[in-house]
Amino acid sequence: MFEILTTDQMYEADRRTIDGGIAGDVLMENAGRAVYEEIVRHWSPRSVSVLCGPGNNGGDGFVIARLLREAGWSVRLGLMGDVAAPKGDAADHAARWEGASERLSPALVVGADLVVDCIFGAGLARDITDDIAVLVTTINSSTASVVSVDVPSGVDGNTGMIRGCAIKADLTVTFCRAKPGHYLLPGRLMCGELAIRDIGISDQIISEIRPNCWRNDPVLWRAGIHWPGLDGHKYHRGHLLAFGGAAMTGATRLVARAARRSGVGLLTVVSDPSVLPIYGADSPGVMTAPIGQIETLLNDCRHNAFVIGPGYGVGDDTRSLVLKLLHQCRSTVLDADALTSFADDPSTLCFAVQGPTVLTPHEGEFGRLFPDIEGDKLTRARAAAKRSGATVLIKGADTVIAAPDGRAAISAIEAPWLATAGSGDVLAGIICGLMAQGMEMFDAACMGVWLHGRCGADIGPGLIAEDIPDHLPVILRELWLASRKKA
Ligand SMILES: NC(=O)C1=CN([C@@H]2O[C@H](COP(=O)(O)OP(=O)(O)OC[C@H]3O[C@@H](n4cnc5c(N)ncnc54)[C@H](O)[C@@H]3O)[C@@H](O)[C@H]2O)[C@@H](O)CC1
Ligand SMILES: [K+]
Repeated sequence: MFEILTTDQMYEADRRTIDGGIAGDVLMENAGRAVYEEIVRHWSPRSVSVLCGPGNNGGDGFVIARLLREAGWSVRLGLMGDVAAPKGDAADHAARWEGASERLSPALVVGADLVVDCIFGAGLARDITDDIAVLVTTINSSTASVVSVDVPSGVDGNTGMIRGCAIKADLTVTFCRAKPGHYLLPGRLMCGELAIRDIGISDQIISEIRPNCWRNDPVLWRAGIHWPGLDGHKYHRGHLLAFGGAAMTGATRLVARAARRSGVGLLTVVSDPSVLPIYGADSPGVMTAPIGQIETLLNDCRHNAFVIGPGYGVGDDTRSLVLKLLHQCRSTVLDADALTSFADDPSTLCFAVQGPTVLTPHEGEFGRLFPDIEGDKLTRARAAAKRSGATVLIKGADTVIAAPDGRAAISAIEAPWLATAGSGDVLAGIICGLMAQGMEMFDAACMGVWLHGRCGADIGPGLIAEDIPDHLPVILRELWLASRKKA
């Protein structure tokens, strides 16, 4: 259930299921029944208005209205266009509706305790305007609870973008698998609670259409975790070099603590000699080395992972050092100033990426590096990963991680507490720590985002970045115990 399907993939899954012998009107009945079950699970009987659009999303509405009416609810049904408008499966279910049909209008919202939004689903093809826009505004300003079927009308299922305006739902019931727009902002903000319901499409069909986007969940990457064995040696767990800035030393201290908490064997902070004592005094387990020894450090292959950027400073020196590190083809995480240092010349950075590399920009940094890449976050992360050859992670409440081969994951953890200074530095440290332990770059980026999110959700209000690394053992233990149970 962690796959995320585009609307085209969903149509394809429907088509294959219908070809396999389940009729389209049965799928629609299943879809409508799933929404009905969610409604009666959430609300006791009350006055409900079911608002039906001209396509199959509206068809689902006829099923929902019928089932609610049979269960004794007081149901009004509004239809866009005339009663002869529904086609195909929707027409079949419209014919089974024995109640009255009204013209779709704001009058249907007056007096309703619950509104069921079946206006547009996957077929939203253009912006919502005119009368329907007025209806959307009326719904959003009413006190009625709102259930959206498949997606809140006005939300683009593929991108999460709002087309003109969109309904703000309390509950969205979608079918088979989630769509990108359920997790990408601003769509996610319109969905309310998300229920993903089976309507009879088999897992086999989903695997045949080869989805390459997932909700970021341990199922995706847990097999790639390198837990230490009984005979584990610290050098089996990597030796990470964290490059510390001369002015903002807090950033790399957070990076270092996070990387060490992620399980890395050894960690050395490399910096200007003037600030080495600051890094050294921070924690007794941290080693330090002056930047003047860089060649010697790089000649030692045991130094298998590098993280640079947080608090490092923007400029030519940073750029040269990043290029030198990338030339080693070892695991590398580039964040913050390491990215911004290439704002004038991003192609040099892309060209230099050879080994396993993760770029962790926030939106501003992404825009500086890839100013010509436009679209929703998923599309942009994928395009940047393809261009650079790196795994690209665009941070935010809807963090997207994309690999150069097109695989992508979207974070669905709700942890607004992570929006605080230093939180991104911690994330870079965790990801690099996992890569130093041998994890593949896309897996490490996904796992890092998940660990970071879980820490944020667990710690909650009052979180400061310093809390996150020290909470990692709690979450890692959960994963570790789960891995032992499986074995
Ligand atoms: N067999 C299937 O394909 C199934 C489909 N299901 C439902 O069918 C939905 C998709 O159905 P459709 O492809 O018919 O698409 P929709 O029902 O989402 O909408 C398509 C219709 O809306 C019109 N339209 C699009 N944007 C508009 C706008 N901004 N203003 C005015 N009119 C606009 C289109 O011209 C078309 O008539 C899914 O979201 C889901 O709810 C479910 O019943 C499960 C089975
Ligand atoms: K809808």
